[in-house]
Amino acid sequence: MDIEEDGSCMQMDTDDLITNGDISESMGKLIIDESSSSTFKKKPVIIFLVGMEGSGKTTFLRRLVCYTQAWNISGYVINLDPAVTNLPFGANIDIRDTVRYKEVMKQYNIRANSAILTSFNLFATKFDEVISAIKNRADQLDYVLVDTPGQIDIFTLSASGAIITEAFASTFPTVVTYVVDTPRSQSPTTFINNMLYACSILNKTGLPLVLAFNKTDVAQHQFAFQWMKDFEVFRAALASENSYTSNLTQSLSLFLEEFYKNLRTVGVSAVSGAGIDGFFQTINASANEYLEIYRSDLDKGQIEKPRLVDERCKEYMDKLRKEMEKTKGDMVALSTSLKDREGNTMNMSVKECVEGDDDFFGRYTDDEEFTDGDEDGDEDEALASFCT
Ligand SMILES: Nc1nc2c(ncn2[C@@H]2O[C@H](COP(=O)(O)OP(=O)(O)OP(=O)(O)O)[C@@H](O)[C@H]2O)c(=O)[nH]1
Repeated sequence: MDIEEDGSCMQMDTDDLITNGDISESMGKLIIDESSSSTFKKKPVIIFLVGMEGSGKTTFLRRLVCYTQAWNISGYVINLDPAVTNLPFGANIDIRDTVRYKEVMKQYNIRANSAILTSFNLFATKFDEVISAIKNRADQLDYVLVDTPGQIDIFTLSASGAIITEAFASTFPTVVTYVVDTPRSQSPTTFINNMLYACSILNKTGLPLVLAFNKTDVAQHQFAFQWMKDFEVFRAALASENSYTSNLTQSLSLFLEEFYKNLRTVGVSAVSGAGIDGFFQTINASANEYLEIYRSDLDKGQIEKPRLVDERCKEYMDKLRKEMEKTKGDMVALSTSLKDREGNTMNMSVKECVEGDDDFFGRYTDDEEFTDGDEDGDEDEALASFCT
């Protein structure tokens, strides 16, 4: 089935081009007014998975999906990575149903990373629809699991990443999980690079942060806990690395001591399933922290209400426009059709959040051919075998 002829949800269509004005309108919808505190929901808990490329975010998310299914916990899955070719779980909302980054690349003759960023920006302009879809189901959901782009900066440093994070954080308890590749982090320099990233995310979002040391089936994580607890142990490990940046790494570790003190950490294996119970306990504790600290500060006005502040929103819009101009994507657009996936983690109605004309549902496979939803059966089988 050819998506271009079919006219289905993922098609890039010049009739659907949106202008900056349209973006503003869409962004305007994201502005939560003074009465918004009444729209705040205590559940579901939003779990953002971020981390370096290859740290295992997608595999970990799949493990979490298996866990929620096994324990009858109601989860909802969102994929925000426009470039992922093969998603090993069914996403209820998938950015790829809204925008094809390869089309953006072709149409605007831009490189892959720019196209991914542009696609992400475009999706952010429609994020109010995602928030509404989840709000409508809030009573039935416990967790929303969000996979983010492999290129960590696209999510953590872009204006759209901030828009998406804040849209969630002003409506639901929200926790960021930074997934660490434990075997790789056995190198003190790689470890510190990860900690710096995690620290900057904490600094930027102000949200509770959980460090999930993944791949513990390959390397246990206790060394990392030791390094965070005792600088001398870290220094000894660094001495054996003999790196020309070791003085800097050493200073950075000292600098991070305060950050380590306020962190929640857990060791997990996305492959074996080890540590997942502990992970959810940590998430629940972090969600309570969100309610006790972040939310109450927000309500008391001690921290800036993200979308109550016109200026801040305007600043985002300007940044977003600049990014889109840079990537020549300021006039790109798409027909959105955020679709729930029937028969996946939730048996929800597709209709409510579909802005489209039919029940058509499709997927890009590895070879970029569009297929209909018939592979769901296979996916369920694969999921079942993975979950054992
Ligand atoms: N041994 C082991 N391998 C894992 C684990 N989690 C992920 N992997 C492997 O690590 C590789 C990367 O995993 P992904 O889930 O694709 O990582 P990602 O962070 O989503 O990757 P990007 O989307 O590129 O950022 C794959 O080969 C996985 O099979 C784990 O817990 N143990």
